[in-house]
Order: sequence, then C-alpha cells, then structure tokens
Amino acid sequence: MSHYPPNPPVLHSFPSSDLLMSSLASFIVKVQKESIDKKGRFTIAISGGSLPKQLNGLVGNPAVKWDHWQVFYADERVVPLSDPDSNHLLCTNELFNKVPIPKENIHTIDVSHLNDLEELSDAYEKELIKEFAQKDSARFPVFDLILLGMGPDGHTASLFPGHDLLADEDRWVAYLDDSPKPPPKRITLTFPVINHAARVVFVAAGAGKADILSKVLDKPEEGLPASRVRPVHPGQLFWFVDQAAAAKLQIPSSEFRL
Ligand SMILES: O=C1O[C@H](COP(=O)(O)O)[C@@H](O)[C@H](O)[C@H]1O
Repeated sequence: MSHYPPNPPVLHSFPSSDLLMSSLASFIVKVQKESIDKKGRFTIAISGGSLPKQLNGLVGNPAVKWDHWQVFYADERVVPLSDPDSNHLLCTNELFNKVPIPKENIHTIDVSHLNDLEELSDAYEKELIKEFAQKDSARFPVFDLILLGMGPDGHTASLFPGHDLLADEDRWVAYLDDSPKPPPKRITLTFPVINHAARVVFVAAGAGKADILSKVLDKPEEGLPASRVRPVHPGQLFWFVDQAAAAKLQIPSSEFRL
C-alpha cells in the first residue's frame, strides 16, 4: 500500500470535442510509447457508453503500435457479444474494426461460454492474472492506462452510487445483477484495480455531463463513484473534458500540450 496521498487530478478542458479527441489520441500514443519502450507491451482497459467514439483520433494513426496493445474492458454488460448493448460490440464498431489490432489482443468477456455471473467474473480475473500476475507480481494489476466514462448519476465502469460493490477491496473483477441502468447483469473491474492503474483518464463531453461533472470534481466528499477514482501514488488521474461539460466547474483547468 502506498504511504503517499493520491496526486490531485489533472483537468484538461478543450474548446471543442474535435480538439478533445485529437489531444486524447496524442496522450494515448505518448503513454503507449512510454509503456512499450519500458516493458514491450501496452496494457489498457476501455469502457463502453460514449467513450469509444472519442477514440477516433487513433484510427489511421501510424504511431499506434496495435500489435503491442493488450486490451481489457473496464466493464461489460452480460449479453452476447453481438448484442447492441455489448460494450465489446460498441468498441469493435467504433474502433477495432477500423484498425489493425490482432483479435487475440482484445480480451473479451464472452457469455457464450459461461453465463453464471460468478464463473464469468472469475474467468475474467484469470484472464487478467495471465496478463499481469506472472509478469508484474503485484497485489493488483497495474494497467498502463484505464479509460473511463461517467454516467449522469456519477457511475463509472459498472460501479453505481450506493451499490455494495463500492466497498469491494479484494477482488479484481466483480459482478452485479441489479444495475440501475439496463441491462441489469454486468461485470466490472473493481475500485482497487482502477485505483492501482498507472494512469486513469476520464472523458466527459457535452452539456449533458456539466451538472454531474461539477458534482464529481467540486464535491468529492459526496462520494459518487466517479469521485472515488483516486489512483494510489504514483498513479495519476486525468480528466479530458470539452467546454460544454466543463461549463459549471469551479476548479481550474489547463489545455493539454505534448
Ligand atoms: O453503462 C455504462 O455507462 C458508462 C457511462 O456511459 P456514458 O454513455 O454516459 O459515457 C460507461 O462508461 C460504461 O462503460 C457503460 O457500461
């Protein structure tokens, strides 16, 4: 356990969602390069919802070394991978179908083999152990980067306000069958995993995120799930937001520069 307090979040606000998208792509490429130079691979967890669309700046980008990426999901809805609710399907349509990433580098949560929630989350934990435990021997996996979205209620991944899973301190992967946002059955990375990442990036765009963003950042004491993302030292939390989402914020922001 780290003895240092978490670093304060770094907020990057952009005048337009296009600038947000291109700066996010530059940031990801920079982190990818550092990770590959250091360890020969880049481990990333991606969310569903509005996030995959924001990754468009990676498409056709020659600096992205797709064969070095190991992609996991921050959360997944327990539906077939071909179901419109599947986060994997969304990421595939928005990104993976458009880039040369090897299929075996995308670690799906596939309900066609198992549909018992506990078995499914155990199987995903084993998939993470294969990638991380033998290589990094850490108590929790240390992702190079976790990309998160935030729902209008302040949930992130499939960690919802007031849910028992917010208190989970041991597991790497958890499941729920009572998600307030459909579909009800979901698998999610837990807070300890999210908070052990080297970097976590939240992306929030559009006026629809303005109220909840100001609650999450200006009133962290309310303990909304998105406010509980505070990577342990030396991990760093970043927010990439557009002006519309940032409209009601009190804390200062800076524009991202490489
Ligand atoms: O249900 C989910 O919602 C969150 C937030 O989605 P957004 O559309 O409001 O950005 C998403 O990050 C998560 O992966 C997804 O399963």
